[in-house]
Parts: sequence; C-alpha cells; structure tokens
Amino acid sequence: MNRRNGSIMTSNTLSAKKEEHNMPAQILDGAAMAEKIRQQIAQEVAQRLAEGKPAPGLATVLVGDNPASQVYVKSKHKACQQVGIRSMGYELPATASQQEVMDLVKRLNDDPAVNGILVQLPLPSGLDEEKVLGAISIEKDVDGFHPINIGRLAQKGREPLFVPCTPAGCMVLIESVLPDLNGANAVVLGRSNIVGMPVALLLVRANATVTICHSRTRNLKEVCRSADVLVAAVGRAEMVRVDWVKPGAVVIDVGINRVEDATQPRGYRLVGDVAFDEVKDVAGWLTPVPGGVGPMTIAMLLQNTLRAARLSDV
Ligand SMILES: NC(=O)C1=CN([C@@H]2O[C@H](COP(=O)(O)OP(=O)(O)OC[C@H]3O[C@@H](n4cnc5c(N)ncnc54)[C@H](OP(=O)(O)O)[C@@H]3O)[C@@H](O)[C@H]2O)C=CC1
Ligand SMILES: Nc1nc(=O)c2c([nH]1)NC[C@@H]1CN(c3ccc(C(=O)N[C@@H](CCC(=O)O)C(=O)O)cc3)C=[N+]21
Repeated sequence: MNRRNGSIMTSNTLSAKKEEHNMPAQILDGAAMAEKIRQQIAQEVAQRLAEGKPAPGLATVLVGDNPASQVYVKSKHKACQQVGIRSMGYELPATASQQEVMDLVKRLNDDPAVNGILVQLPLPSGLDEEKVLGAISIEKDVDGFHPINIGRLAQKGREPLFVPCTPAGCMVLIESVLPDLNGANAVVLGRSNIVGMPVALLLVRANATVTICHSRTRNLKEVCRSADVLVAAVGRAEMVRVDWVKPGAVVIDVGINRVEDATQPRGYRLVGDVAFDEVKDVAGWLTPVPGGVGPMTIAMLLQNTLRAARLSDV
C-alpha cells in the first residue's frame, strides 16, 4: 500500500513503511485550498447580487481586548470583504455586563441584514458563554456552537444547520486526501467544545473509529501512534513528536502557539502542536502552521455565512 494513494495503513505494513523513513510527507496546503473555496464563494455571492438579492451579512461580536482575538476577527472581516460578504464588527468593553451582551445578540437576531452572528471566544471571565451562545438564533449560528446545532451533530440521523468552522475545515483537509474514512483509526488530541469534541463527532459521522485524548489520557504516544488520522488540538507547542506518528498517517495540526523568536519582526513565530520538521519525514500528509487549518477555518465561516443567507431567502 502506498501512502500517496489515500489508502489506510494497516499494522502489518507499518514496519515496512518505517524503513522508508526518509520519504517526506506531502504538505496539505490549507491556504491554497482556502483560496479556492473563497473564489467559489465570491462567484456565488456575485450570482446572488446579480439576481437582486442582498449581500450576505456577517456580524462579529468581540468583547474585551484580547490581542489574539482582535487579530482573528480582523482577518475574518478581511476575508468577508474579499468575497463580497458584508461584515459588521461590534465591540464591547471587557467590563460589559451579561445583559449588554445578550441585548446585542438579540438585536442582531432581529436584524434582517445580518445572516450570521459570530461571538468571538473566549469571552472575558464573568460572562456566561453558554447563555450567550444559546441566545443566538440557530438560523444565524454560523459558528455552529448553539447547543441545538451541537446536539444535532452528536445524534445519529439529525442534521445540524451549521457545523463548527475549525472542525469542518479539518474534515475538508482530511477528506481531500482520504475520501473514504470507513473504519480508519482516528485519534483526536484535545476535547474542547470548539475543536476537539466536534471534530471527533464529525469523524464518527464519517465512519472512522475515534479515540479522544486529553490531559488524563495514559500512553498518549502509543495511542497517537495507532492513528491513521491524527488531529492535534491541544495548544502545546510541538508536543507531537516523530515517534508519536504512524508512518503514512494523515496529520492535521490545529494548534496555534506563539513562541518567542527575536529574529522575527513581531518577536515571535507561530508553531503548531506538531513538531513539523521531524513529523514531515514520517507522516503521509501534514498540515503546516501557519497556512493549514487556520485559513480553512475562515473559509468555512464564509461558507456558513453564505449558507445562512440562502436559508433566509424567501
Ligand atoms: N487553526 C484554527 O483555526 C484554530 C486553532 N486553535 C488552536 O488549537 C489549539 C487548541 O485549541 P482549543 O481546543 O481551543 O484549546 P483548549 O485549551 O480549550 O483545549 C485543549 C485540549 O487539549 C488537552 N490537553 C492540554 N494539554 C494536554 C496534554 N499535555 N496532553 C494531552 N492533552 C492535553 C486538554 O485536555 P483537558 O480537557 O483534560 O484539559 C483540552 O482538551 C490552540 O493552540 C488554539 O490556539 C483553536 C481554534 C481554531
Ligand atoms: N467564536 C469563535 N469562532 C472561532 O472560529 C474562533 C474563536 N471563537 N476563537 C478563537 C479561535 C481561533 N481561530 C482561528 C482562526 C483563524 C486562524 C488563522 O487564520 N491562522 C493563520 C495565522 C494567523 C496569524 O498570523 O496569527 C494560519 O494558521 O495560517 C487561527 C485561529 C478561530 N477561533
């Protein structure tokens, strides 16, 4: 079996593959894939405008002044602009009350120019995230974090209106090289509400056999090494080392970690949860950081916003 043809490595091919140690991974270029998706979305938006329909609208809600959140929200607006989605940014101070945030969400729910509402997470401490996310109209829940959308994702035979963006982006990347996940062993490192758990749910829906790992997992390295598909979303710089990865595996690196680097203009560089330079020699496919899952997350947000606009067509 060749790791280039999208087939799944089985344990009896493992030792043979190890000898091919120096066969470098193919890079799964999320930035390029996201660019293609954005072009397609731009075309569809233009088509809608030509039909006399209004531009899809996305409202972002940023509470407080977390610098990383400000960067992410800014790049979401930029991406909207690129494809013709109208984006509206709402900012509240870190001192905003629960009521103020809830009132804003309700106002956006009632605003017909707003098709999608994204409340940037994490919210400052003191605010009830569950209540805020639950207040978003499910037809505008382009992040897919409303309890009804997550509940449907977790249940057989139910369809969420929207799938969370980062997990959806991971699946597009994985399925671009491994379209048939039937019976594949998938390991997800991390169980957060926004990445680990929903990506695990999507992998189960795609018929993979899924193991979810977290800070209490024993024998992490061995569990990871059993994976045909490994998704790392822990937020620990370069935690996944070369001997954690089965030769030929598809490795999706969700982590975005800043590490100090005086040679960089910003004083830091971004690294993933995977030690890219060593894992690239053994994985079949590997996503880079930056340029992997991050841009796909934003492309999925645009896709969800366009879908929300379509849902609101009368
Ligand atoms: N590219 C993108 O689009 C996105 C990237 N990210 C990045 O992905 C990473 C994860 O984000 P997020 O899910 O929000 O993070 P969280 O901090 O919410 O979750 C981290 C998860 O990893 C587990 N974990 C932490 N340390 C270890 C360890 N040493 N061994 C095993 N498991 C561990 C935690 O376990 P436990 O539950 O037991 O605490 C938890 O389940 C971050 O770097 C974040 O910046 C996030 C969102 C989008
Ligand atoms: N309600 C909500 N929805 C989210 O989708 C959400 C969130 N809250 N909170 C935080 C995380 C994080 N996240 C990222 C999106 C894009 C990049 C991204 O584009 N990264 C670039 C690099 C960006 C840089 O240079 O910093 C890349 O990986 O190439 C990263 C991370 C979305 N999140």
